[in-house]
Amino acid sequence: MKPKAGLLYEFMQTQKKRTGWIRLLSLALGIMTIAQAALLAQAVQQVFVESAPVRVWIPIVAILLGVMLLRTWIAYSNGSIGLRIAADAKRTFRSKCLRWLTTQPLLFARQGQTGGKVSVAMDAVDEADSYFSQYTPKMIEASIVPLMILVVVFILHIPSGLILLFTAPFIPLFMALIGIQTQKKSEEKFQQLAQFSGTFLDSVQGLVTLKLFGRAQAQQKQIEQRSLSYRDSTMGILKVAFMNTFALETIVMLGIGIVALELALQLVVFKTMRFHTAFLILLLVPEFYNMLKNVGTAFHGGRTSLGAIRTIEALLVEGTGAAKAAASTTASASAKEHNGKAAGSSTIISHAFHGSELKQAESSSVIAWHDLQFQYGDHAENFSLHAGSLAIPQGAKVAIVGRSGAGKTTLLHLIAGLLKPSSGEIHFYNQQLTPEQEASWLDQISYITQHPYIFAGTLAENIAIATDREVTRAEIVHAAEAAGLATLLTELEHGYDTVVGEGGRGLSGGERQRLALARAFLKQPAVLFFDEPTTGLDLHTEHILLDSMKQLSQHATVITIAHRLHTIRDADLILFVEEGTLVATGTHDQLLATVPQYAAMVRTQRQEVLA
Ligand SMILES: Nc1ncnc2c1ncn2[C@@H]1O[C@H](COP(=O)(O)OP(=O)(O)OP(=O)(O)O)[C@@H](O)[C@H]1O
Repeated sequence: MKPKAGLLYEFMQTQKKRTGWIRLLSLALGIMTIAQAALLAQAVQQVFVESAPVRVWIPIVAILLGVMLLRTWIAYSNGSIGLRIAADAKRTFRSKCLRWLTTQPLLFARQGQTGGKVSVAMDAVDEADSYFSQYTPKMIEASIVPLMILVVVFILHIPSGLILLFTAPFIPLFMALIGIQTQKKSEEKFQQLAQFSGTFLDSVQGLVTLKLFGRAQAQQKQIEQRSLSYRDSTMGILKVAFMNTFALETIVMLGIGIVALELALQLVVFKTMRFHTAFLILLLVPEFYNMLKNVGTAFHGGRTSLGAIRTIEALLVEGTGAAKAAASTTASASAKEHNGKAAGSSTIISHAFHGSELKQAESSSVIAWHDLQFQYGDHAENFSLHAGSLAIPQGAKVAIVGRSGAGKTTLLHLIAGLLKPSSGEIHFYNQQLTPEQEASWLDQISYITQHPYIFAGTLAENIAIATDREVTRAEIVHAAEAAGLATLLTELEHGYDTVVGEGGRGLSGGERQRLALARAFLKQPAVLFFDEPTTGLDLHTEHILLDSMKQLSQHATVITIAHRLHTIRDADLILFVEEGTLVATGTHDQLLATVPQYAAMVRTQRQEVLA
C-alpha cells in the first residue's frame, strides 16, 4: 500500500464501530424516507381524492408527523456521529504532527520553514474536518438510501425505475470529474498557504533587520503576492464548487422533469396508473436525487479535505522517509568507507592517530570518524568538506582552527551530528551515529553557539530547558552562579522569575552566553561543543566566561571553534582546516613546526593583535 493511503486508512480502522452505527442509522433513514412518502401519499389520497372523513386520515397524519420527527432525529444522529469522528481525527492528526515536529531527528528539524510546518499542523488539520463530518456520513447514506428508494420505485413502476437508473450515474460521474480537479487545486492551495505562512513568519521574525535595511516594503510586496496567489487558488476551488452545484442541479431537475412527464402521461393520457402510486413515486424521486446531490456537495468538501490529509501525510512521510534516507546513507557510506579508505585519508598531512593507531585510539575515544566527507546540496560547485579519519580521546580539549570560510563550523556541525555526512562514518563511544541513536547522543552533549536562543519565559525556565528531568531551584541557582550570572540576577527585581526572550526583558550578548553556559552546567554533558562563544565580547566578560568554560570543561571532552590565540594554545589537539580540508592535526607547537600554512595564519593573527 502507498504510504499516502496509510494515515486515513489507519484512522478509519479505529472508527469501525461509529461507521457501523452510521450504516445502521442510514438503513433506518431509508425506511423512514420511504414511509414518510407513502404516508403523505396516503393522506393526500384520503383527503383530496377519496374525501374520507377526518377520523380516517387523522391517524395517518399523526403517524406521518412521528415518522418525520424520527427521520430528523436519525439525520441529526448521523451528523453528530460524523462530527465526533471528525473531532477524533483532528485530535489524532494534530498530535501526530506535533509528535513528528518534536521528535524528528535534529537534521530535519533544521530543514524547511517553521511557518509552513505550523500551517500544516494547524490549518491543514482543520481543513481535514469535512471529510469525516460530512463526506463520510453522506457517502454511507448515499450508498444505502437511494438504493432502497430505487427498489421501491422499481416495484411500483418499472419505467420510472429505469429513468432513475439511467440518470443517476451522471451525478457520481460529474462528481468524480470535478472532484479530481478540486483535489488537485486543494493540494495547490495548501502549498501556497504553507509558503505564505512561512514567508509571513520569517518576515515577522526578521522585521527589525528588514526595516534596518529598508527592505520592509519589498517584503510586504512579497507577502502581498503570496496572499494574492493563495486567494486566487481559493477562488479557483470556489469556482469549481459553483460549477459543480450548477451541473448537479441541472441533472437533478432534468431527472425529476422526465419522471414527472412520464407519470403525467401514464396518469392523464393513458390512465394506466392510480393517483396514489404516481404521487408516491413523485415524492420519492426528489428524495432520490437530493440524496445523490448532497453527496455531490459533500464530495466536493471531502476532496478538499483529502487534499489537506495528503498534505499532513506528506509532512509525516517526509519525516520518516528522511530519517530512513539518513540511515541508508550512513549504511552506504559505511560500504564506501571500507572500499575507499586509502583515498580519503591521503589528504591528511598529520594526524593525532594513524592506521592501526587510530583503531586502538578509537576504543578510548569519545568521537571518531572515518573518511568523513560532506557537501552542501547536490551541486558539485557547492562547498565540500573532507575531514579524513580521526579519533578524539575522551577528555581532550580540541580546537578547530582555520581562516574564515575554511569550513570550521561545517566540521563542528558534522561531528556534533547536526549535519549528515555525504560519506564516511562518525562513531560516538564506538557506536555509529544513526538517527535512532540521536536522542541518546543529544543527551550527552551541549552545543553553545555565539547566538544561543532565549525562549519566551523566565530565566529559571530558560536554564531548566537544558534537561528533561525535574530540577530544583537550588540546582538552577547553582548552575547560574557557576556560569557567572549571579551579579545580573541580584540586580533584577524578579530574580530568576524575570521574563526574558520574546516579549520579555532583553539580554546582552554576554548575558545570553552565560545563560547558555548555565544550561550546560545544569546538564553536565560528556561532550561540549563551542562555537567560540566569547567572540565579540569585552575582555572582562570574556574572562568571566572563560573561567566558567574551564570549570565546565573539567569533566568533559571539549571541541571548540577557536579564533583567539590563547584558546588555540591551550588546546590538547588542534584541527587545522583549510579550504574545506582538514589538513593537519596536532598540538600548537607541532603544527607550528610542521605546517607552514598554520604558522602563517598564527603570524597574521599575532600581527593583527599587535596592530
Ligand atoms: N547551508 C549552506 N549551504 C551551502 N553552503 C554553505 C552553507 N553553510 C555554509 N556554507 C558555505 O560553506 C563554507 C564554509 O562555511 P563555514 O561556516 O563552515 O566556515 P567557517 O570556517 O566556520 O567560517 P567563519 O570562521 O567565517 O565562521 C562557506 O563557503 C559557506 O558559504
